[in-house]
Amino acid sequence: MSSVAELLLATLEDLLEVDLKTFKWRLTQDVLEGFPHIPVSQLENADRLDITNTMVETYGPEGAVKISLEILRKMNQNQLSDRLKNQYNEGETTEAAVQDKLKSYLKKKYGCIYEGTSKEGDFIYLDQIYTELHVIEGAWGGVRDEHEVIHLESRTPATGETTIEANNIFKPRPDQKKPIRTGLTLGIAGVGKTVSVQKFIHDWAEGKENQDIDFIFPLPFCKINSNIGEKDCSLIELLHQFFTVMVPVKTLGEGSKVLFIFDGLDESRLPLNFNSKVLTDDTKPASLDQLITNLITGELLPSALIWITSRPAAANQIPRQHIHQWTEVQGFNDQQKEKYFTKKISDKNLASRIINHVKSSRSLHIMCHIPVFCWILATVLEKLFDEAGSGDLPKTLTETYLHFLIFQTDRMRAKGNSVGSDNIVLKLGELAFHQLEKGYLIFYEEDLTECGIGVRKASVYSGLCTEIFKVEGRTSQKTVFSFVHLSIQECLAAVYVFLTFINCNKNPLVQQNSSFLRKLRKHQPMMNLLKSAVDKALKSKNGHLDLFLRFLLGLSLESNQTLLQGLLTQTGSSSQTNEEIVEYIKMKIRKNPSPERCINLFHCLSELNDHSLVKEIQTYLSSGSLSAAKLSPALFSALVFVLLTSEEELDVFDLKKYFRSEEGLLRMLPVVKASRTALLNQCNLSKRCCKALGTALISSHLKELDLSGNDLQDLGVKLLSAGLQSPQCKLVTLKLSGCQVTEEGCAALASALRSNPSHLRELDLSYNDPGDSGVELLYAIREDPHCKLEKLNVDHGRRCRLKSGPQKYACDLTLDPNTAHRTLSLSEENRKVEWTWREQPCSDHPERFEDYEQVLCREGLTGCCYWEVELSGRACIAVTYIGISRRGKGPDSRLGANDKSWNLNSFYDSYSARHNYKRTDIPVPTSRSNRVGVYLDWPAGTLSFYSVSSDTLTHLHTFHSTFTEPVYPGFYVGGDTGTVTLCQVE
Ligand SMILES: Nc1ncnc2c1ncn2[C@@H]1O[C@H](COP(=O)(O)OP(=O)(O)OP(=O)(O)O)[C@@H](O)[C@H]1O
Repeated sequence: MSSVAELLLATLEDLLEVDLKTFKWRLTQDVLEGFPHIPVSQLENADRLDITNTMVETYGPEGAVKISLEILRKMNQNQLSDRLKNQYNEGETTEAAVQDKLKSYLKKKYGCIYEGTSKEGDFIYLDQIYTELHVIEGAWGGVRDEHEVIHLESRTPATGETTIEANNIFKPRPDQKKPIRTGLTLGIAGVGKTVSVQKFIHDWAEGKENQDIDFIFPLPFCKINSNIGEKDCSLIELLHQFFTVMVPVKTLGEGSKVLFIFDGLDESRLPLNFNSKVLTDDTKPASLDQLITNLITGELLPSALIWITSRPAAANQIPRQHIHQWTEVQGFNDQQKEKYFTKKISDKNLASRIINHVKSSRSLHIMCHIPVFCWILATVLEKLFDEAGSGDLPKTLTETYLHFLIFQTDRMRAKGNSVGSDNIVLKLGELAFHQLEKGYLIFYEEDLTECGIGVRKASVYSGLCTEIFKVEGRTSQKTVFSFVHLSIQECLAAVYVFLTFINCNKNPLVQQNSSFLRKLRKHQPMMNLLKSAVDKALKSKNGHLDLFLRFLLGLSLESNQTLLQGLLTQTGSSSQTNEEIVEYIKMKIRKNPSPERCINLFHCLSELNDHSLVKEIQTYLSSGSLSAAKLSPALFSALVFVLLTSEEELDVFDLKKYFRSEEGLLRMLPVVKASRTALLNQCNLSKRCCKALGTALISSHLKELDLSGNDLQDLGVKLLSAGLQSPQCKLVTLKLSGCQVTEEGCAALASALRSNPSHLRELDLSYNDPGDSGVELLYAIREDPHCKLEKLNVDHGRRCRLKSGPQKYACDLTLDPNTAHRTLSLSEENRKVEWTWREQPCSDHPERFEDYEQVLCREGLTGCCYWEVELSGRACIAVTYIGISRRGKGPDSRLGANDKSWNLNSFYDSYSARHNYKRTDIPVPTSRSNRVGVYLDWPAGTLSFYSVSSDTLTHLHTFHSTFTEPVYPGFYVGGDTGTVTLCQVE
């Protein structure tokens, strides 16, 4: 079947030259209402093919046919006109024709973005403003399924994640084993999910991308919500309702490749019951919920592709087994932020001033990774830079949005609309709040009227609230409204709640008190309002009040209230209220709500400028409430965002206070980069993270990096050295103690220091196995006059340092005969002690244990140390401060019975641990062995005991303490058969 263009061309070819001239002339006139004429210049030298193309481009395929028919009618070319009409009607029902029509409909619909700012009803071409976004492919967190593991493997080691272009979401990848049917894209509010979807659709409709897909059906949740409660319909009827061009299609069947896009799951009001009745026929009526869930599960149209987007808090409405691919829109990276401002602001000079301003404020710069914030900020700064002496520029989320509201109300005022007495901000706020409470983002004329807003005036508010589309529901034709962006609705709702409370002493968040009760409780404290908002937001399942809460708390700060002057009759907060609400939020965090809710509460603390925020996050994470593996990339981004925008100094970043994992480190790299000292020691890191760390060394201000106690090996050190060798790396101290480094790693470090000799002053390579040649290489570098290296530590180098786990810290111990009780006999060069019946001939020594059968080692230990002992009979293994008493039968001189010593008691087939007389019984492991390993991490304050059998360590017990002086290993060796032997660990 011919395309529309072919039909038109065939018609024009049948016109005589003289008739063609008339046809052309008619095209330059107003032929049909609603269709523009074509300028004469465009048709001057046009041949038949040019005319065809120009008509299709100007009017679209359908319009071009309409115009042609009209002109032919006027020219009395009835035969040609009938033929075109018949052929067109025949062809209209073919799949190609329907696809053409769908494409031209979507091209028009998705080609523009509504920004409603500078001019009324301002639509901007998508291509004019669209800036590439950072989208990653990643896991959802929690238990990983087989599919996710595949993706994890494909992650680049540099960032731990794979970047993906939105247009490629459904394109097969080289490592992919199964086709991707259902994709879920997560992202925080305003990060660009809808715009990504829009770009995907537009590029398809323009014929640029994903042309293997035959039909795309965008069904945003906010739009299909309006069908809830209507009578059952089939999937095909639903499509006919939303896409009238689909009417000729009676079923989709299996023949064509179809993509359904469900944008904004967080806006869904459907119950989404995945156990609903199975539906396999697209012509069979069912409830809306059934249609959607069966599409997602693949019961209905199994070969259709499904793309869902959601804010993270609402994503768990879909069971994970139905999702084949997770992606996350992370917003703009640093270059993309600049690109956005350059594209958005036409005045290049102003754009670069704005970019410089954004770069000068850490929190603004970080927040600009969210596109909607960039847009609001660009609008606000454009205006403020324009006004001479504009005063302080906004720095926080609430401040920026309030400036935006003020800017919009000023615009309304300028148009002669009353903003004060008739208070439009309050009216719009009321509308925003009532709709948000119900979870509605789209509303009708009657909703506006209810809040005292006349529809006629709606265009006046086009910067804030806008009419967006007309056809709605299958039974009604209604005008539908929404706010320009959901975040603006959330901000206006908060302003309304706040103003109503301050000006009228009413709390819209709780059931209305009767006016009598209200009078009785005049002047309720602000704290009541804020508490009720926190409680209500925490109760929401999909987090629909999260951003609203942040705005409301932001408004409780006096500094932000000054921006609302003119709307407020008094200010409404005191520093006491702030302290109280901060404490209330912290109490809620400790009650351990879901990670999503919790991170929003951190955001709230940040909005309240709370200075203990970082500590609060550390306490929350180190309590083990949340492991790095359970936190989704989206939540990690949110956490990093909170940390980076916090008011607190991030000078020292200690990973142990958050997580001890590689996943944790890779996700928190932006925080590492923002710090001067990064303590990453003993965090279970491997060579996998070294490439990313090497890159971070070049692009950060890090001065000290401690990676001690991680099994990085030579390969890890080489990857790290790649960053170290760059002159941009300004690292002063590098600690790689106990990292399994050999001569090869030392050579890489030496070569890096030769390339970049002027910064590093301290290098700790103790507890590795550098060998003589490795040590020589590094000493030779230190002798180089250009090299600034002052402190080089290669102590305790041994082969056993290449082991993983605590055994790498093996140390040599010897018993001190001067401390041994008289019944203890030492042998094997003071490495063995046994109990004897007969007292040993020995001198009186002040350090000798007089009353308990105990002995100490000579070595006082600090740092990380590991030793093993072979026990038989009754014996205890302990560590003690040197000051333990040596006389008397009391607890002061008994190992484990006082606050100076910690011990593990081994008594035939039982174990117990004791410190300061507190006893913990320890279950005996199934593979009981007489060998016990002891690992002391003195700086971290841990002392661990293990049962050792054929090189395998089974954990018995760990003491947690704060050691304040060196500790000495010691033993109790009891009656009859007690023996302890210090073993060689290699
Ligand atoms: N890639 C982009 N290029 C330019 N501007 C963008 C881009 N992405 C988003 N924006 C701007 O940010 C605004 C918000 O983006 P969008 O609606 O896509 O966010 P969202 O993630 O869907 O948010 P929500 O979860 O709140 O619905 C857009 O209206 C647009 O002004």
